[in-house]
Amino acid sequence: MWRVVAKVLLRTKVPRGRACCLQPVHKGRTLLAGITWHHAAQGLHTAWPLSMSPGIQKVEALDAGHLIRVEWEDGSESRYPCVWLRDNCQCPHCFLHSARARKLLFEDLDVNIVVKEVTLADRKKISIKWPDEHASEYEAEWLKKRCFSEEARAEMRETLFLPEYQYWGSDLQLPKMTFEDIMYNDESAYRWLCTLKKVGIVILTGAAARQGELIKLGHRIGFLRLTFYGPTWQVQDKADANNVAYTTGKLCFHTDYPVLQHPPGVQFLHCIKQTATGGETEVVDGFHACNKLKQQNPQAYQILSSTAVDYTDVGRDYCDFAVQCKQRIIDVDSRGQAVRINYNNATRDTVFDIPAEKVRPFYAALKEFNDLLNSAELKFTHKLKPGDILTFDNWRVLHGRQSYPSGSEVTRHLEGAYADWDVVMSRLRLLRKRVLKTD
Ligand SMILES: C[N+](C)(C)CCCC(=O)O
Ligand SMILES: O=C(O)CCC(=O)C(=O)O
Ligand SMILES: [Fe+2]
Ligand SMILES: [Zn+2]
Repeated sequence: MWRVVAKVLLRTKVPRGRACCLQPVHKGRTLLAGITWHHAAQGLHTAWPLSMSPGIQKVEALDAGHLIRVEWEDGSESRYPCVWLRDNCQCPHCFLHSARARKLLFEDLDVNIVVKEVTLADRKKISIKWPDEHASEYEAEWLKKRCFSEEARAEMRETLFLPEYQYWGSDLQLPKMTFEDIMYNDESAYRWLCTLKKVGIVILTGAAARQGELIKLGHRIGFLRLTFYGPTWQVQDKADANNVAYTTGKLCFHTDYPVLQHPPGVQFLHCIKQTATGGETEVVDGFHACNKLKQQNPQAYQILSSTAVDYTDVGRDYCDFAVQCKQRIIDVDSRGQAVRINYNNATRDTVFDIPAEKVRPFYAALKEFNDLLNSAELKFTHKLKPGDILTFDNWRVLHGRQSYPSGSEVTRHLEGAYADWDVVMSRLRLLRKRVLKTD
């Protein structure tokens, strides 16, 4: 049902003179062969669409007034700790609605609070009287979304963060969309960002073969991430290059900028000029490779996910810089799942702050990982054409480039830029709200 709504809405969003970028929704979907982007929106769809959220059948206090139990019309139930309810009182005294933020000070919260009285109004909201006579009201729909059950929390997590990955190898069907579509069509832009999050890579085609397109892309999402290499940066063979990327040499698989404490989450590479021979782009799904490494060689995985590697970058570009950082090559979450790869062999420091006896095992582990990245089963090769913009998850996807002949002329030119995942995910959520007309 929402697809129809989105289609109607999107026609109202396209500026005049851009009618050519309108494509039927089903056509757009086939562009991403095998990529079920709309699944990313599934977390929004509960059994109860917002307008039909179930009413409340019964409400009662349990656990000596420390807990509220809500029974829904469909027979299910939710339990809300009273300390959380008091903390989240939505009255203007406790909550600043213009900022959608809590005004209540933690100092003023009694963490042992119990309810004095709870009542149900019209099946649509509950009212609570607290021991100090403060009164709070909570709407059914608001409560339902914040249910503490495992399933409800998993659904909210899914909606907010789209944590599901689609892993790939050399069989990748590189998701492709046109630059114009994602620039002027909200549904396309939403689809682009969902796929970027889920698959980790999308190629945008049909941009102009000149500098400046990434600035426009930055405006589309919000803003770009400035680094020492400038707001955008030019990848081409340069005299006295301040980075190995600015030569004609081969770049082995790397993530950009592990020397920064918070490496850029998303990278854009816009091909402006492409050399006739060489210069092919290689990409690999780093999280997929990590899963394989963990299976294949748990000890190597353990070493790479625990050893702090020194990185260094010293030079001058946007301004002068002397950056140093320690990063684990594989950053993992509490469950041991890789969440960020920090690996650039070029900027790995000669200084290596670990005991001598740990050095050789570290190199052996890194060799295993590097071999996996380069395995025919995992790596995907693609030669960019002028007008292509490769957009990818720089925390997940490692990229490289084949060497190309050097000469007196510039035969190859890419413009690059970074964005932070916070900014990209923020735009994704806003587009979703607009496209699907949901909250
Ligand atoms: C492409 N460039 C020069 C902006 C950054 C390269 C990545 C790095 O040095 O980690
Ligand atoms: O030249 C390329 O294709 C990639 C360059 C690169 O990896 C970089 O600029 O960080
Ligand atoms: Fe790079
Ligand atoms: Zn209040």
